[in-house]
Amino acid sequence: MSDLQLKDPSLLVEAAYVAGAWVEATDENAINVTNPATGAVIGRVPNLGAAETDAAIEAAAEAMKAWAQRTAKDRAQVLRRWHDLMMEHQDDLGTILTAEQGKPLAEAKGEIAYSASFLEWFSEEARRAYGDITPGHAPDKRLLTLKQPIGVVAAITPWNFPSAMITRKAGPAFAAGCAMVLKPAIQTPLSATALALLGERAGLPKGLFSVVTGSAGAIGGALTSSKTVRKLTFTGSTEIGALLYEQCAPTIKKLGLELGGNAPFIVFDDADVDAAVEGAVIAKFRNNGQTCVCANRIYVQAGVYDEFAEKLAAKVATLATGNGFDEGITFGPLIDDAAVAKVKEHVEDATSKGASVALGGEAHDLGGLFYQPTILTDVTSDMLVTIEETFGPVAPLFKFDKESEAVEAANDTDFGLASYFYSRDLARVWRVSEALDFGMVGVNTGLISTAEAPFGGVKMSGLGREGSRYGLEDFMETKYVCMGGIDEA
Ligand SMILES: NC(=O)c1ccc[n+]([C@@H]2O[C@H](COP(=O)([O-])OP(=O)(O)OC[C@H]3O[C@@H](n4cnc5c(N)ncnc54)[C@H](O)[C@@H]3O)[C@@H](O)[C@H]2O)c1
Ligand SMILES: O=C[C@H](O)CS(=O)(=O)O
Repeated sequence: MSDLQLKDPSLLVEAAYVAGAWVEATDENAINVTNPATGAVIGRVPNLGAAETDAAIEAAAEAMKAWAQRTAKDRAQVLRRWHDLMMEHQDDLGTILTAEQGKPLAEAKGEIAYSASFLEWFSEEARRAYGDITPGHAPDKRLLTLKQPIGVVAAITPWNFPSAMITRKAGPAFAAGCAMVLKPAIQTPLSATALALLGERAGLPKGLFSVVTGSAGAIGGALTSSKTVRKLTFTGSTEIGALLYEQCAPTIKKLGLELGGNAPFIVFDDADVDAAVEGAVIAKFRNNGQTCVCANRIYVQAGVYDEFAEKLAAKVATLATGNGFDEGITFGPLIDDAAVAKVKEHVEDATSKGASVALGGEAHDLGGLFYQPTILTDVTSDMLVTIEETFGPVAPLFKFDKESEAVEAANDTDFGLASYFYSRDLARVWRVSEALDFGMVGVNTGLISTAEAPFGGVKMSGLGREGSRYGLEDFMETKYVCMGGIDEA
């Protein structure tokens, strides 16, 4: 159906992957996948539900028995092969990702490398799930601590990073010896099915990994109510995360929640303003503002406010909006009409309450899901852009005088995922890094995400960490073995 120019057309998999079998869409149950830049249908997947999810869970439990018994080195080699296949097919995977999500092709290929890096990282971490032998409390006792895979894992992922949000979970899950049943976002399922195909080619045993496409409520209900599923790992909005948290309570699942954000970006008088502008462009406008760690509020100290605002507007004005497959495009479309409506609402609310438009401020001339990159000045704390996650290309600038004022404003949110600030005062860097109530702090940088670091938030931004040496722990249980009777007969 699709006219995507792929070197390996088999990577466009218009099918779900359930219990080791490919389940193609029929005309009766097909869900079309559309390109947000053009509205064109690029493929379709089946609308599956609870029955297929239950079959996937059962197959996962069975496949995990042998997988968990394989050596960590053996599991690591499969993950490494999966990484290598992703990088071998980086161009095609990037093309599929741009077609279904909209981000510019270079950015999509960058996500594929980022996504593959989690498989590489956890292929190495797999062999370091160390236990302990603790000096006993009695002569005849030896105290052992074992790390074992938690069991069948359910994963639910968002549309904004259709590949990386999957491998950030699949990497540690399979490294630990678990099995996984994934429900990808229905807007971007083809990145997920391509990943499953490459996982199968890399040697993941049939049934260990399923990708169930279709009804979020039905699939989610089956995943959260199953006693066989021992962990739910979810990336998405705080609203849905809270719902799933509640649904998991009756079966006492371990939870990993990567939720919404409202990141502050603070520029102090002592900052390198040019570096801060560069960092703000990345932190605010990456993926057209559709990342959970995007700068949502930009606080600039009075001494550099005008310089920063002018330089930011001048820089953003040089960047182009359009179809992610076209040359020289920095900003793609938003994902859907609701996203455009939210951006419009935030801009109109801000200007109605006194904000000024320094750049953009309207739907793009291209129409459809395109919106002008926008910079607002004279923003105040009563505006929606301060309180809610905009999830679009809107940079609201706030002016402040004192350090304490900026930190207090930055922390005045229910969210606590990412935060950023620019300063060249070492004492201030320590004070502000410690005072910001967020899971992650970027100091003099607007790009912090990497497989080596613990990614996650506090407050209503979620639970747990993904990536880093901490990420494997979230997919393991700690077992205590008390060895007795060791004293001499
Ligand atoms: N913290 C992070 O790492 C991170 C990363 C990316 C996105 N996000 C957040 O995700 C949001 C945007 O992504 P989104 O629009 O896809 O979020 P979303 O919560 O609407 O959807 C996320 C996933 O949940 C599924 N879902 C929706 N309702 C469900 C239900 N009742 N039962 C089961 N599954 C259900 C969706 O189909 C999708 O697969 C933003 O708030 C963003 O901040 C967070
Ligand atoms: O949307 C948030 C993702 O986690 C993107 S990234 O990890 O910051 O690239």
